[in-house]
Amino acid sequence: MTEPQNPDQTAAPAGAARQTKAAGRSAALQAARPMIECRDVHKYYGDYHALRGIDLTIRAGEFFSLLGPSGCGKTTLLRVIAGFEDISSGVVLIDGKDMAHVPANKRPTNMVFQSYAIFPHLTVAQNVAFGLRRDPRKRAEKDEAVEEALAMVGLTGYGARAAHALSGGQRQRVALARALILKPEVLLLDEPLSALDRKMREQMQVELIKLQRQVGITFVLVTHDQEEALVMSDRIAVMFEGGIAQLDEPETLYARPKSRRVADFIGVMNFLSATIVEEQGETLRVDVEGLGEIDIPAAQIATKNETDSAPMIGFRPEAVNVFPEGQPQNAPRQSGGVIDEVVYYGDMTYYDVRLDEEDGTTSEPVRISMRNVFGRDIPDVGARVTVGWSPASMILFR
Ligand SMILES: Nc1ncnc2c1ncn2[C@@H]1O[C@H](COP(=O)(O)OP(=O)(O)OP(=O)(O)O)[C@@H](O)[C@H]1O
Repeated sequence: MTEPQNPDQTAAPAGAARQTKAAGRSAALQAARPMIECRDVHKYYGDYHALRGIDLTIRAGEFFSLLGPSGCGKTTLLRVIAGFEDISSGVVLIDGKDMAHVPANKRPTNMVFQSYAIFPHLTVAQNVAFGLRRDPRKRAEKDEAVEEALAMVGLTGYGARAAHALSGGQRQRVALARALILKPEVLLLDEPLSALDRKMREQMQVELIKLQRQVGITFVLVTHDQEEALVMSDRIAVMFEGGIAQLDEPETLYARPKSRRVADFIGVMNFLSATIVEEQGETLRVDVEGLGEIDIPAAQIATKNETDSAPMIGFRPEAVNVFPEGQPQNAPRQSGGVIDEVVYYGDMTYYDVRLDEEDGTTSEPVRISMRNVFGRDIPDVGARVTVGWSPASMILFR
């Protein structure tokens, strides 16, 4: 017998993940039938209001993520969908059917947990077959189903192995195979990768995307890891305190956060205080510390600014460039500043820059990221620099 390939080492690098986003996928998903619908779902644990009016529709075949900080209610929502928790009010529909009196084991869902929950004293095949223990099919048919499920997760040839001898990544694959063998309509994944080290997690992210595309069923993932959600999901619901703050595709969430809190939670965003100078129809003219006056069109205005009542301008670290002072650069607008901190990451460098203000003071440091290029000098702390930027990459939080 040939030694099976180690599936931990066959995955593509995580960077390839976004490439699996097939053209037209988002339009196809929009046309797909609703698989999970929550209508004004509330959940109380005693006096504690854990879900506060959840409204969402997850479409058939979608890879959907619930993202938010610890305690925001994402696991509660997943358990509500699975039928492990009753709701206090509202409606949950799965594939068009009201789930009010449908117990967990009668729902077309299956759950994969953070802890692998596999039986170490059983073989890989026995673990996977566990999902079929109530299945009336003949042994040979079940063995075939086990082989099929193992092939799906890249574990062909691993059936006879003892489960305790597997790596973390392989155990999670066994847990996935055990869930998939039941052919659920919806797979619910509660932080399935959080116990893995970073490299393995990135590999498994790509594997999970491929698997989801291959089997075509709806995946609902709970994660507190924004990068994981951005890489894997067709759409993401960002949750805070039992409510959905924004539900969008990853690109929209990152480029057009609707509130300052979402912007803060997803990646890094710089904030500079702004004063509204003039309203010209839909466009606002603002005066921004360190940047001067900018015209902001309606599309770049976020209406919610929960953490501060004063208007703020936000931009991503990669939306601006930093160069040694006097070096010509190709940017619509330029501001002067001084380097406060340099953080070197190999492929890129983060610069914290204080921007010059008209009154001779400087702004709070803003974080700017630049991809490193061989032969280009990295300015030192204290160096005078020119920051090149464009009004098009600025968002106003009112
Ligand atoms: N069985 C329970 N009884 C009482 N309170 C609960 C129960 N389960 C969860 N909670 C509370 O409800 C809130 C939401 O919990 P939930 O587990 O859904 O959060 P989460 O976003 O998944 O967080 P984490 O990532 O830490 O698991 C928390 O404040 C939690 O303490």
